[in-house]
Amino acid sequence: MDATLEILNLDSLDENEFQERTGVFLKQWESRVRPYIEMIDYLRHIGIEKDLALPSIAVVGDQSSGKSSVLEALSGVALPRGSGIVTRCPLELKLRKLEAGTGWGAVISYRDVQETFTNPSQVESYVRKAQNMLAGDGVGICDELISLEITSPDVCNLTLIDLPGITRVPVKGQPEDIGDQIRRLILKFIEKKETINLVVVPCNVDIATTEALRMAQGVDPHGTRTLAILTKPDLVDKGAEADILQIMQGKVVPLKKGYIIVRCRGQSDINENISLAEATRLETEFFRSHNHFSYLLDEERVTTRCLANRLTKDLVEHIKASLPSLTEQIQIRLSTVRLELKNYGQGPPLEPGKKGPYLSKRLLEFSDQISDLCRTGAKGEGNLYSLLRPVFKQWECHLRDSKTSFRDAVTELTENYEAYRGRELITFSDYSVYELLIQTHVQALRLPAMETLKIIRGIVQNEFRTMCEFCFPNFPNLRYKILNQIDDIHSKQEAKVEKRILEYLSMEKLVYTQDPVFTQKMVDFQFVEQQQEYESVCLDTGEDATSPKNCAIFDTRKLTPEKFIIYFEIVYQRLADFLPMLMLLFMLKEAAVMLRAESMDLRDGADVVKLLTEDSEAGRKRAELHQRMERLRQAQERISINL
Ligand SMILES: Nc1nc2c(ncn2[C@@H]2O[C@H](COP(=O)(O)OP(=O)(O)OP(=O)(O)O)[C@@H](O)[C@H]2O)c(=O)[nH]1
Repeated sequence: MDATLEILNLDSLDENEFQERTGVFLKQWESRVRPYIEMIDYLRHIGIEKDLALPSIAVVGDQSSGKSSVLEALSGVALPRGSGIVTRCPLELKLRKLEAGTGWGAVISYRDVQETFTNPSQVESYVRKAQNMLAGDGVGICDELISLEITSPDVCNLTLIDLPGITRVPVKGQPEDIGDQIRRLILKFIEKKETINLVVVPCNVDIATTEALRMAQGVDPHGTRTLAILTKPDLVDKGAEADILQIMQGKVVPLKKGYIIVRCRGQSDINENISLAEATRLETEFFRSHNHFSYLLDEERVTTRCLANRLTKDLVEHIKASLPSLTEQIQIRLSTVRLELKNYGQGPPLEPGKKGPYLSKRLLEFSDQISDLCRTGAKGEGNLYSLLRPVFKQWECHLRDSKTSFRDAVTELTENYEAYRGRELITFSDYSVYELLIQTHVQALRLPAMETLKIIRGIVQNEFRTMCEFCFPNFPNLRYKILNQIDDIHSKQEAKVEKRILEYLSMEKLVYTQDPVFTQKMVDFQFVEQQQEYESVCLDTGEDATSPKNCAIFDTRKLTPEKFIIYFEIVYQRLADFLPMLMLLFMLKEAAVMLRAESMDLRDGADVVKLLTEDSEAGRKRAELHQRMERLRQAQERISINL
């Protein structure tokens, strides 16, 4: 056994010797114990218990067996106690010894609550409040942990978990299966091989029938991690002391770690306002003067002080023994995490310095995709141009309809020319009547043109958005920024196109084309056909097709209604091409260039960390795995110091 961990028989020393020996002893004790306790504290602090079980001590016992009284004696603070169910949630009691002269302090934590207080008499009310919040007012239980850390020069370095007492018969307000609920909760703690099970059994009951001991034996058949505490020795019936000694010798239920008897404050002590310090003195006195148990004092098998030393020693030994297995478990978990991370793919780098370049790379990839989309139209499924073409076709249909209605209007006008005729001489048509007709028809195209623009914007914007979702599926903040940029750019571009369309329609209302274009149009269209037809008619009738009279209709200098129909063909062709080209240029090509510039601006001065925050299940899982890996790595590093 480690010499510095030997338990001293302090009760046999006089006052001075006691002071001197305890001082030296405690220093040596502390220097040996503290690093292990601190290591476990550190591991607990970094949350390693989410990955593996840590060595700890769980206090179990039947209801009212005296668990809280034992903890109270060990910690020097009053915990909730009394008859009926008192402990209703697992309570992790962390005792941390401070230098002499420092004050008493406590921190209680549960769910997202954390409260600090400095008055030991408030412990009971804080624990009750926590239990009421977690398990509700009344007699229910809950398996959420309450953590109570006590720092004081008067406590030992220990962490213990107090568990609800085992009960068989539900009391009023408890569910029928309360016994099973409690047993399941206890089992969760005591079945871990990293846990030392502290089984509290009152001396005045039949130990062989104690459920808590039976449960501990079930999970630790060889009794290597079970230490039994016999409480209430003052309530042992006269003549039954010998039975207790039999138990202490392991003759009833053999346990490798054995038994310790403690005498805590009974209800009458509390009623008489006996303090915890006084109770400790009375306890030693009780055993010293006991007819049957006094020799156990010399053997260090009775009193709370002896229990504290024993527990610390056991815990430290237990921690030391667990180190190789902890290291092994960490290694196994680390390789599992690495494998899982590989399966979840590469996310953004964790190192702050690498985040900026990563963002640039992703933005560049995105704008390349947008450029490709504009150039080839190729998208995930299908092609962007196959979506745009029907819309432009629809625009062309509007133009065609307009052409037909224009032709009808010209015919109607020509047939009823007398009604429209002004002061012009016969055979001369009024140009302005026909010009107005063209202008009216051009003006009527404004609405379908704007509708076409809206649809085109919708399609292109939707494709840009889809590309953004595709490129940044896990980055909601980045997506939000870029989607806003897309919306802004398309709004600006739509306004530009709208302005140009209006300008263009105004230009068309000028009713103008270069003569050669018009002449060419006339030749291209029906005039050649008509002239041939006319010539053949003239041939049949013997008329001279080339005489000035008969040539009038083909004379480009003469104003005839047919020529307006030909002219509208030019308008039709110009608008049929120009508007789609305008929309493609501004809504697609130029918008892509603008988006590239604006999205790349996000690299500069933007909150890169925020932009690269992930939201998807994979991202969440990946972040969790990275945290886990970091935790395991830190744990491994810390454990290697103590190995
Ligand atoms: N006489 C005497 N009474 C004791 C001793 N230890 C505990 N008690 C009393 O036994 C009763 C139950 O003690 P608790 O510490 O509340 O028991 P518990 O096991 O924590 O109770 P639950 O959490 O409800 O299961 C209390 O009234 C204590 O004062 C002892 O050594 N002697």
